[in-house]
Amino acid sequence: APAPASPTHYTPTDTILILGAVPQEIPPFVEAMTAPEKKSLWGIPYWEGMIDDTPVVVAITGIGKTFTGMTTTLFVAEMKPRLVLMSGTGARIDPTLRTGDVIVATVTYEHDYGSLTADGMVYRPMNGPDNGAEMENAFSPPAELLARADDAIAAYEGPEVSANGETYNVTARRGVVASSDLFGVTTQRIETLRTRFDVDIMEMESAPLGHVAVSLGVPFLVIRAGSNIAQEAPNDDYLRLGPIAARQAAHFTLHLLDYL
Ligand SMILES: C[C@H]1O[C@@H](n2cnc3c(N)ncnc32)[C@H](O)[C@@H]1O
Repeated sequence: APAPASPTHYTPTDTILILGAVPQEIPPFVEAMTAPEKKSLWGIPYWEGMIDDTPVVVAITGIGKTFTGMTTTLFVAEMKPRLVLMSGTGARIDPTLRTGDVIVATVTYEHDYGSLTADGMVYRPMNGPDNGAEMENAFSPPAELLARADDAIAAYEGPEVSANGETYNVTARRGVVASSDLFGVTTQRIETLRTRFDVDIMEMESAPLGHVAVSLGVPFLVIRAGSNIAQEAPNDDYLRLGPIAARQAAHFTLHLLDYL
């Protein structure tokens, strides 16, 4: 289901809430702010200020579903943003994506909700807090915001990046993002992500953000740049390529702000 184009349960402020998952995903936003003020909410640090004419709040969710659900809900309830953006990195499932190439998610899936059998995952709808009501495991931004993202994509001149022995200009396009609390995954799961969900990028926070946003009626967009190729043990490749991806995701997101 898509999130609504404007918030369902509150009158929005002009603020855009920008979330990263880990510290390296947010410095470009804080650096783009005029006179950022560092504050804290329930012990979670955040930065408040303006990027051009847009009031923004920037915060780090922490890694994974629980931290993302917690931080997103807390900041949405407190700041009443008109929109939530999530900028970050993810493992490349589509092998034609290069490090730093940007995906704007048209849909996000939680790929670890269901039963793990000897034959792989068996997926089912999710049961929500309203008397167990079923919810489809597919969380999309509103079409209106995806249309603005298309305009930003069309006008984007991707910076030059050197990674994995190549130098190239990064690209941005629409795509599919799947999340779970798994950092590394087996080749069997990577195949499931390709064949069942047509996934471009796999990471750990975007579907949880989508899940919160669709459930609570909050407009959102997800921006993810590819880091390493998806694998069982991403540690070294993630450490090497994650910083490049984090910077490219933020660079596109700052460009996108002009269209929102
Ligand atoms: C480790 C942090 O970066 C993202 N991320 C970046 N690369 C990967 C990968 N290879 N596998 C899973 N998550 C990844 C996650 O979303 C998390 O926030």
